[in-house]
Order: sequence, then C-alpha cells, then structure tokens
Amino acid sequence: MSRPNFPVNRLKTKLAAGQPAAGSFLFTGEPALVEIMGYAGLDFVIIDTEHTPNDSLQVQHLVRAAELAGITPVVRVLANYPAYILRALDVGAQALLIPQVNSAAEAESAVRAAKYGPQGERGMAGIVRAARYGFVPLGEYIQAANDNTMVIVQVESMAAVRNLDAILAVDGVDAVFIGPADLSQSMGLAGQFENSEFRRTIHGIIDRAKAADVRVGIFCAKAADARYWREAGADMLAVGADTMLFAAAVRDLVKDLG
Ligand SMILES: O=C([O-])C(=O)C[C@H](O)[C@@H](O)C(=O)[O-]
Repeated sequence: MSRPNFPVNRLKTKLAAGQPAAGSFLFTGEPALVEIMGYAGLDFVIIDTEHTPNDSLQVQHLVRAAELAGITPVVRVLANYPAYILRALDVGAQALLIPQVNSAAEAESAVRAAKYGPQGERGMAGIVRAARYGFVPLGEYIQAANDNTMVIVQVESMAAVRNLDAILAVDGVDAVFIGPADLSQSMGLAGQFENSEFRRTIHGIIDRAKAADVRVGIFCAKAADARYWREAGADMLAVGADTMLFAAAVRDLVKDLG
C-alpha cells in the first residue's frame, strides 16, 4: 500500500520567501489548460466558480490537473459562505479566493470556515480527496490542511477600502487581493482603469497591506500591468484568464493570416 503525499503549496512558499508569484484565472473547465499553465511555469491558477458555471466535480478534476503539473490550485468560491468554502477545500484547493470581503467580521468568517479547530470550525471529513481518502491519519491530515490552506480575501469595494486596516489585522488572512473591475464600479468609475483617483486607491491598498506585512495580489489584464503593480509592491499577480489568453492568440493568428 502506498502512502500518498500532500502537495507543496508553491504560492505559499514563494510569498513566504518574499518572492512575487505569477498566475492566471481559469474560466473554462478544461484541465488541459491548467496543465499547460503549470508546465509553462506559472505559480498558481485561480479556478473561478464566481463568474463561471464550474461545479465541484469539475473543480476536483481541475485541482487534480494542477497537482499533476505542479501549479498551486486557488479556488475562487461563488460567495463567502462556509458551504462553498468547504466544497472547494474538500476536493483539494490549496488556497481560497473569497470575493467581496468588506469587513473584518467577513474575513474572520472566511478563516473560520477554512480552518479546522482550534483555528476554525471547518466541517470535518477525513475520507475526502483532500484527506487522501483516509490513507493518511486524521490528525496528520488536519495539521497539514491547516498549515497548507491559504485564505485570500478580495478587496473590491470602497467599504473594504475603508475597513482595510481591520481586515489586514485578521489572524489567518494570508493575503488581500484587489479586484480592479469591481473596485472601479464601487468608486463610480466603472472600467476607468487609468483614472488617477482609481490608481491612487490601488496604490493606497498596496501600501497599507505592505505596512501591515500582509501579502497583496491583484488581477491584471496584461503583463505590462502586472510588471507595473509588481514594481509598486504587489506580490501575487493574476494575469488574464485562459479565455483571454486564447482569445488574444486567435486574434493574432487571424491578423497574421492577413
Ligand atoms: O473585480 C475584479 O477585477 C476581479 O475580481 C477580477 C475578475 O476576474 C474580474 O476582473 C472579471 O471577471 O472581469
């Protein structure tokens, strides 16, 4: 009988070492694209279930593909509810991206749902995929899960910006992640990504996270934006999505064909 191992959380290792990490969103439910992102050298993939129809079974296939290719599977849950968080973790998500976290209480709720006791009150299941179907002693699995699981909360509204210092102080929040599209909407500047007040606000979030020694991520539409925000102090750069990357490649192909 072989003894299964738990995967190394590459995103967590890099961020803990003070190194920036690069990844992308996965909007389709295609495991091959997760493998390609891993083999190409990205550190993490954000499997989205907020804006996609991907269900838990599909997420499980995608997480498996990520483990195979050595890329950290982050799952963006549909909403900040313990049941969604539990589903993502039980199939093997190594990190959670929680949308629309606007207060310390909401961040605390996410951490409670993501961690087993004593840090939290995640529902116990020792025979699920994350627990290696019971092939690892329960106590060992619980410890590994609590050590490995990252909680990343999205700062994407003015309420979150106002409450940012309290959110940053929540024990168990590994990183905050800026959602530029939602933030711009919340500021009454929907889609105005070059607006100076909007950019000042993002700089302010990064600076406050740095001052609190909390890692900070951001969604970037293109590599140039990722380089800019990395220079400004962002640690976790999520650049585009599988759909965007494919769309760009096909657009270029059609142009090249003339
Ligand atoms: O508000 C945001 O920018 C985000 O949460 C990242 C997203 O993936 C968003 O940009 C989107 O789906 O267009």
